[in-house]
Amino acid sequence: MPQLTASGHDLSSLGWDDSLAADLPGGAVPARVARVDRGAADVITADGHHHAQYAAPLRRAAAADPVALPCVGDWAALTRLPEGRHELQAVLPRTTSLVRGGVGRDSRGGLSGDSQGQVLAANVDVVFVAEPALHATDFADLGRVERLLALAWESGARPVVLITKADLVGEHLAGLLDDVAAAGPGVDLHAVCSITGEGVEVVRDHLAGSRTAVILGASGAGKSTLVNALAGEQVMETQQVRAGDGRGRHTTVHRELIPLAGGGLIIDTPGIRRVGLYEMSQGVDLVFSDIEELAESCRFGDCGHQSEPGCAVLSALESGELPERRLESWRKLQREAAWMARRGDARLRAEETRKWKIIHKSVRGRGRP
Ligand SMILES: Nc1nc2c(ncn2[C@@H]2O[C@H](COP(=O)(O)OP(=O)(O)OP(=O)(O)O)[C@@H](O)[C@H]2O)c(=O)[nH]1
Ligand SMILES: [Zn+2]
Repeated sequence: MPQLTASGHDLSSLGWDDSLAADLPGGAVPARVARVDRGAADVITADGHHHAQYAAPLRRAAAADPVALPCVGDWAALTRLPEGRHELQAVLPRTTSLVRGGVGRDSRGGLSGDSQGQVLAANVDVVFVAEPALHATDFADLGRVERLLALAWESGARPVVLITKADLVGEHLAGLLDDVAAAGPGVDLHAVCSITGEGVEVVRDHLAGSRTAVILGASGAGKSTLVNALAGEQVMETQQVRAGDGRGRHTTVHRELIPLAGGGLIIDTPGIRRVGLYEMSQGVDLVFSDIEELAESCRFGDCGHQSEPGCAVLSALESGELPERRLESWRKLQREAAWMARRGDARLRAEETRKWKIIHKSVRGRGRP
């Protein structure tokens, strides 16, 4: 655990909302989950920090549905046992949850989504998508920003893009910010340099009113360095400056909720190597609202934007208004989201097929002497 500047917190400074009180079982106090580790959690309550095991009802709920497991940012019901130990009885309903799909390999060895979702953080108000201006020798990866923005929108929290390490690109920064802004229409965008402190106060403004933010991004994006800059002290370990390719090495291994002395809370996360989409209702559409808007002007209501006459998307592509990269990225994420949506059905179908195979086999078996 990092050293915290205050040992006790009033509940509202931890992000507590009185409307949650109705879901709190009698005899329990509200506790915010700061970190989860092998079936136990570090929590923060009005009277300080505690380590808590999971009570039997919580373990049963989690066995039935892993999404019921406590995750960082959760509000949970904490009880103190007579012998002094603490237990979490239940997780209170989440106001927002950031969920990623797993990434597995399909039967042909290709990467595919996994229907097991993983809750990365709960009850966050803001999702910071941290993308370095320069990562090794590459400029900011717009595709990664779009992917993380889809997850961020889908969480119900407000997405904000942070271009970190802004000091590394010199006069290219302005052009880079234009490109990133076009990749996230309607999303606040800030350039930050955690070393000089430039832009850090603007980031802090998003946490005013005891809001909770989570920070997502690749390993080496500078997430922990920014968290330390916000905290005004070293609360997270960061990567040592090193020679070589400068790519990340995954210094942060736990997701962790950190209350900031100046107000607000931030969840640092380990670098994301590949993140799959989980079930999307609006996430992808919101990231590509510019294309969705164009599509409304297509001649045909069901235009596939492939070669149809009067396609507004293709003409924007031709005029250069819409970059080809972005159209491809939209198609890719849409395919992935559609695949995730069908995935549940596909599992059911697989069950059905298996059942019929068994029935056929037994029918055939009976027919033989
Ligand atoms: N030039 C420059 N370097 C930075 C800046 N912010 C962070 N760095 C450096 O980038 C490297 C990675 O920073 P971290 O904060 O450890 O990155 P991280 O995203 O937390 O990485 P993981 O914990 O592996 O996910 C460190 O060597 C930092 O010193 C910045 O604004 N400018
Ligand atoms: Zn079209």
